[in-house]
Amino acid sequence: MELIEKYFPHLDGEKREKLSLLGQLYNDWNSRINVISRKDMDHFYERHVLHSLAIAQYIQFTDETRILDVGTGGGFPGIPLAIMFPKCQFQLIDSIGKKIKVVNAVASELGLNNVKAEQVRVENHPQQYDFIISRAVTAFPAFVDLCKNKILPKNHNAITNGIIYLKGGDFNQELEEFKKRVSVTPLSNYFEEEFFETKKIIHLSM
Ligand SMILES: C[S@@+](CC[C@H](N)C(=O)[O-])C[C@H]1O[C@@H](n2cnc3c(N)ncnc32)[C@H](O)[C@@H]1O
Repeated sequence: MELIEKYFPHLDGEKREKLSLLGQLYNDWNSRINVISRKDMDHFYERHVLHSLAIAQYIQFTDETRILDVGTGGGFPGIPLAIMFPKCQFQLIDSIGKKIKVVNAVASELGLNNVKAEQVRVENHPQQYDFIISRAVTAFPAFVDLCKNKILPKNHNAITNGIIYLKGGDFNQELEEFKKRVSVTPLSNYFEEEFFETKKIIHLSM
């Protein structure tokens, strides 16, 4: 949790409390239903919480923003962001039911009333949102295809509605076809830990 406070030193009491409860909650749930690898659990606040919160460094969502987390797994990046933006609405979806079970349990134990979670494939989820957020679901072009027609046309935020995707490695080739609408931000702009050296945020305006 010190790592989170290093980069977010002005958290109010409620956010600090909820974020600091995450470690214990995921430890407990992960021992019952495995949603995070053991290796990653050892670096939970860095690799899951802080990585998710890179999106909060990139954009301060305005109140009432509607956000869909596609392929949320155990709730990343959706859960840490729902704590940071309690006045925004978060829908977290995954095709695997046991993951959604963990997300629902964590959201309810934290009293996060801005989170809804559902077991559904994104292809079968017709609602529209201001932003789709995601991490590590599929190659970017395939992901964009899965998300088409799901973005609301009216913008309420400092950046255009669209996809905000967390991705690592070299993916320039994957972005070629979107180059007029895409922006890429290295997470080393925000965080100095080695884990973030190769990680980026992709924002695609839709
Ligand atoms: C590698 S995991 C990433 C989980 C989480 N986003 C994270 O970063 O910890 C990818 C997740 O995407 C889900 N997924 C893959 N294709 C999907 C689809 N078409 N619709 C919904 N979920 C999908 C999988 O079930 C899996 O939980």
